Amino acid sequence: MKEVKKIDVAIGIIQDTQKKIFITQRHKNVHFAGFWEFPGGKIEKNETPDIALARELFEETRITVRSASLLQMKKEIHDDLIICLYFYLVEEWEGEPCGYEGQKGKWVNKSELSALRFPPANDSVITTLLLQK
Ligand SMILES: Nc1nc2c([nH]c(=O)n2[C@@H]2O[C@H](COP(=O)(O)OP(=O)(O)OP(=O)(O)O)[C@@H](O)[C@H]2O)c(=O)[nH]1
Ligand SMILES: [Mg+2]
Repeated sequence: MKEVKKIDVAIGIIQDTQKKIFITQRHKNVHFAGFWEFPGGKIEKNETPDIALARELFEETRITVRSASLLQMKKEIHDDLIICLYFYLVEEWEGEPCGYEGQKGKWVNKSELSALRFPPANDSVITTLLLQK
């Protein structure tokens, strides 16, 4: 029987009081190269999703998360791989986010999200964001 691999990913939607969101661009030579994404990454063994979120956002954008709430979960089932994405809304943090690993980063209005290229797994969370006030 084929072995099924499972990856859990913690993702932060960093939203300021003006409802602007900080996004980063994926590096060349990786899966979905050049696509925009919300900062985040794989949850390690023995980590909870929110601990992984804080670690990834510090590593990738240098912010310290003060408060985050789970907005949506998305499970993607591929042939022999299950990817589970935990999308958090991050509205309180310390520091000014940047693309600390050399990735391009920018603040965008929510309404701009649908015109940018994100991985298809982000479609439903982007719809949720657009429906929020
Ligand atoms: N960070 C992030 N990953 C996403 C998003 N949407 C989405 O499908 N993913 C997928 O989640 C998976 C893991 O994310 P990642 O590549 O950021 O993982 P990571 O930071 O741990 O990278 P690394 O393995 O190079 O250390 C990738 O397959 C990526 O395509 C998103 O908005 N943000
Ligand atoms: Mg990452």
